[in-house]
Amino acid sequence: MNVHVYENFDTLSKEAAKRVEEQLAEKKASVLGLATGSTPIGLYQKMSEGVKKRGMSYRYVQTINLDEYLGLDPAHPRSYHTFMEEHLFKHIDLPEANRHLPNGKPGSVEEECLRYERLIDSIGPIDLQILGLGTNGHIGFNEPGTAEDEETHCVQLADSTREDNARFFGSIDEVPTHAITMGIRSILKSKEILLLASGKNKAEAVKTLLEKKVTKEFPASFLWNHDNVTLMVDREAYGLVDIKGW
Ligand SMILES: N[C@@H]1[C@@H](O)[C@H](O)[C@@H](COP(=O)(O)O)O[C@@H]1O
Repeated sequence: MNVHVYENFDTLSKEAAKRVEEQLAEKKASVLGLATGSTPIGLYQKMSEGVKKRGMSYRYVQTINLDEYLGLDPAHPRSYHTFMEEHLFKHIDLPEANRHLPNGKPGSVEEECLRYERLIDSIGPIDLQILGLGTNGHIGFNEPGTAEDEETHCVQLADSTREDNARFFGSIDEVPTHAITMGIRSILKSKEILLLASGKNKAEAVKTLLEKKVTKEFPASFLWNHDNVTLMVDREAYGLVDIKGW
């Protein structure tokens, strides 16, 4: 795992966008794996600026999102479909048919998970997967206790995750209890992974990750089993790491 530490959220976001744009320069029809949450919002702003100011194009790109809340219609204001539309899709020239997210209101959850994993395999492999980091070490919605060989599946969200995400809803009671998420194995199929972490509230999780102990109790630690991962952190998120140990 490469570790890059940046001054602040803005520089981290800029550098992440630079890597995305390099990827597109190498391959116009790249497959990007996308994440939600506050952390990638800066990256998505820079990607949007790239289209407006630097002539970048996502015309041939395909995107595959990590997860979606179960029970929320795509048009629901708090769905990840809406999040992606607001923060990225409406600002770039990515064709609608090329945007992929799990359906949060499927006829059958099991079939939806199978459909999504088949989609990842047929469009993929993902060239560049963007990940955020949950305070409990989750990636996507792979909560502590998840197995490394899980593909896309339905999960019950940890209480701490629902609390963390309550800020996007009115209250914790409105946060869905379940989600569909790409599994650890689905994520590790990607050719390259960028894990982003920003702010003091991620410092503990970053420290745990860099202890290099691979355990299902801290799902992000499975990233040590992939050979092309870059952790991009800002100073605050890196604040608890023992520099001498690195
Ligand atoms: N499902 C998402 C994750 O993909 C994200 O990485 C995590 C961290 O979010 P934030 O970036 O807001 O801290 O939260 C959510 O639970």
